[in-house]
Amino acid sequence: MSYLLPILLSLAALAIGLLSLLGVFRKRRPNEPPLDMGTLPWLGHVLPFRRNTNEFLRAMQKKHGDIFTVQLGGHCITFLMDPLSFGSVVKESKTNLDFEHFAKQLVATVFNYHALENDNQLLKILSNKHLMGDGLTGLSKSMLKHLQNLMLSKVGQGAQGEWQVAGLFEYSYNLLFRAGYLALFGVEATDEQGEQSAKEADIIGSEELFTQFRKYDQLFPILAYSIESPKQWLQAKRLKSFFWDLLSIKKMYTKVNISPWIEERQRQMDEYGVDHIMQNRYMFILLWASQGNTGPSSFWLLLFLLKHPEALRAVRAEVDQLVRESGQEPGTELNLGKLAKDIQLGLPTLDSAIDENLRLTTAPVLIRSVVKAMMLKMADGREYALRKGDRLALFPYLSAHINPEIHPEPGTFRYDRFLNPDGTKKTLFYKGGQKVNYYNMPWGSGVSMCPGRFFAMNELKQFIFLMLSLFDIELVNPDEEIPEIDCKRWGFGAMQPTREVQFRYRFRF
Ligand code: HEM
Repeated sequence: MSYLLPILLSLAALAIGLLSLLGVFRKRRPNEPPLDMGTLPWLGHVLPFRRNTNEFLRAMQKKHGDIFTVQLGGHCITFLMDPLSFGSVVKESKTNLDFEHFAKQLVATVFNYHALENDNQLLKILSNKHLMGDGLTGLSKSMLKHLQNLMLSKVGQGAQGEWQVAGLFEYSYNLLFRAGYLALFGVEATDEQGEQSAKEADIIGSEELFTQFRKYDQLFPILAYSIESPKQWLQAKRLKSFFWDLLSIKKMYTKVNISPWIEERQRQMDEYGVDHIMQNRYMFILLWASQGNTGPSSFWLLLFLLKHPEALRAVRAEVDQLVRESGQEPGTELNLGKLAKDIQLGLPTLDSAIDENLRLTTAPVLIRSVVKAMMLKMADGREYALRKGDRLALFPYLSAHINPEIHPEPGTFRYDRFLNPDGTKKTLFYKGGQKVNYYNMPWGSGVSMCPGRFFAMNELKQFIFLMLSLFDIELVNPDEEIPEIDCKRWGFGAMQPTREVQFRYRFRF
């Protein structure tokens, strides 16, 4: 009997260890936020969270208030839902709340990329240099040129005056993706076949890339949650190999007009001794980050404008005025010349319409790792203890974007919501009489704020500018409803629709 005792004790210790790993013993401690572990050990609430993040968090907020901790797939995550308190997360030092830890895990899971210690910092330096301010001018010109070329190539020959029918989501995403890719990752060099053949190779190559990208795009939420079936795992593997090869450094050396953002990043990686296999994988991450959101956003933007004639009229008037100021006539083929800069700096009504569009259709979950035990101070003075090893998350879509206390009639697209009567950008918003600093957060905030946001705004402006300058556009069914948001993508940036919407367009001239 005596020899059984140590075995039984070891088994009991093992069982306790396992149960504790499954979160069974976790209890709320004094000063901690309300704790809701869910009924399933380890999984906790992951199923309803994944089914519809927005509805799940709404229900939890109703039950627990503005801060609560839930168990999701082995992690305890505290959600802070009070937008007035976001500053204490966004501005908290990296030694308490860290963004990189989670981001590195995600890129390892989804892209098989193992990050360098200072990757984030290196990218930030280059993004500040090449995706903002003066550094953006060259890239914007290139983007505008590619957008126009692709738009014209889509219409084809001899089709002037004829209506073309297309799916708005496919059309917009395809254009933004391909033009963005060519502007950032470069174009084929002209060989003995001449310039025309290089241009055609870019048109065909970027189309194929988009087709494959959409397949990965559809798998992305499944891969991020690591819930892919063996078949999906194999498909993702095949697709990754395709992108790693197509974006490989070897192939990059054969391209020209690569943007300095990409080119310098590649040189940096060489200097840090990163091997080409990892560099190829990193290039796919940059393609993903730069092209996965702008296309879907452009779809919603054009759809909202088409559904709101007063908004379309106001934006069209602004676009036409800009064209006239450049010495040209609206409704004629445009010499783009210095228009790239004018589009970037002008068009405040369109700026507001874009902010409004992003408010309604961009819904990232922003995550930080709690590096050491700390107290989180809320705007109303309450303080909550956070445990080391947990995560802290914000979901600004529910807390701020569609909060009726901040944005009246939050479900309605109001193109001038972010515009002051004098035409300047409106930045003053209130909740219960208090000024809200975080009233619209499509780009995230703080250390992890999207470094491509100025370029992305510009891409969206160029898209609308060209569509309205070049074409008459209308919905095939004028009574078309705005499609629902695809619930599976809550938390992943720009949302996608559950179905396609048909539209038609023809040259204005
Ligand atoms: C409408 C378009 C876009 C939206 C809504 C968007 C939104 C976001 C969001 C929410 C994040 C994560 C923030 C966080 O986790 O805290 C992010 C990260 C990022 N975005 Fe964007 N983005 C857009 C376009 C772009 C473009 C055009 C580029 C590049 C040219 C870009 C490059 C990046 C990169 C590199 C990161 C990762 C930053 C890091 O790890 O520190 N994005 N973006």
